[in-house]
Amino acid sequence: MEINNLSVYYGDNEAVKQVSMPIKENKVTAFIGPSGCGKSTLLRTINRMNDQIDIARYKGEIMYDGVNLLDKKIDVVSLRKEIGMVFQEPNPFPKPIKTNITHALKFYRTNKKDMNEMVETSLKQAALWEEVKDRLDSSAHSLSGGQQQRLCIARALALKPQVLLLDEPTSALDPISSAKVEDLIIELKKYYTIVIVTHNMEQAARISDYTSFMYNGDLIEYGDTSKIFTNPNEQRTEDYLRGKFS
Ligand SMILES: Nc1ncnc2c1ncn2[C@@H]1O[C@H](COP(=O)(O)OP(=O)(O)OP(=O)(O)O)[C@@H](O)[C@H]1O
Repeated sequence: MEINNLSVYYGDNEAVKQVSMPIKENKVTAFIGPSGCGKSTLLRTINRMNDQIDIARYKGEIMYDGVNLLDKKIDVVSLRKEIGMVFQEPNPFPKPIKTNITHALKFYRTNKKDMNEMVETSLKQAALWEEVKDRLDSSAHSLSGGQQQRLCIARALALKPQVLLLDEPTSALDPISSAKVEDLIIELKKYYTIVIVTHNMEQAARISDYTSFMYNGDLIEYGDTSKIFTNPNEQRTEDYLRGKFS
């Protein structure tokens, strides 16, 4: 995926300013930067979540498999199947664990046998199967926060996406649950391209291959995570990583 000269506006506010960067296949790319710098806006633009906001508009392009995802003719429902998203707060449906997976599949599949298989496969991929296999009919809300977040990841994986967008997926979780989700992300990148917004610098350093540092809507620096964290090109990146501002 290539983001080319992308600007995103909310009314007159240019929240993302002419950003260009690649999103590399089967790698984890982290968006970091202080609050309000445009990380979530950039992430949400990739699967057109910002279409739901009346005052949001875009300029530039996001090329994916030769198609501009910002083209008005794109079917956003199909796009979101290809490019799934998981949010900060775990948000499973108030339904049984199993239904959380099958609900989305109903829109795309007809075969019920396949559905049971997909429930198991998705929950296994999300490293949740062993914990829930005997209680698939229990409410998703009976799960812990960390389990709920892994269920949301399983729900997104059930649609067989190619790309997974994660918006601060561990910020509402305790350290043990966060560690499980981090391990899961490292495992999932074998099969998926992952983009994560995180405020947690240690997390970005641990799990991402590439890092984008944003400040005030600008992409200040993009590169290998190891380079960004040890020897960034830009003073602002270094100052941010050293905690000189937040
Ligand atoms: N729905 C919206 N309507 C209007 N302005 C918005 C909306 N969402 C975000 N913005 C503005 O866009 C800018 C970037 O916000 P965004 O949420 O993308 O930043 P962020 O880096 O993800 O912040 P945080 O780390 O606090 O989540 C901010 O000035 C914010 O006020």
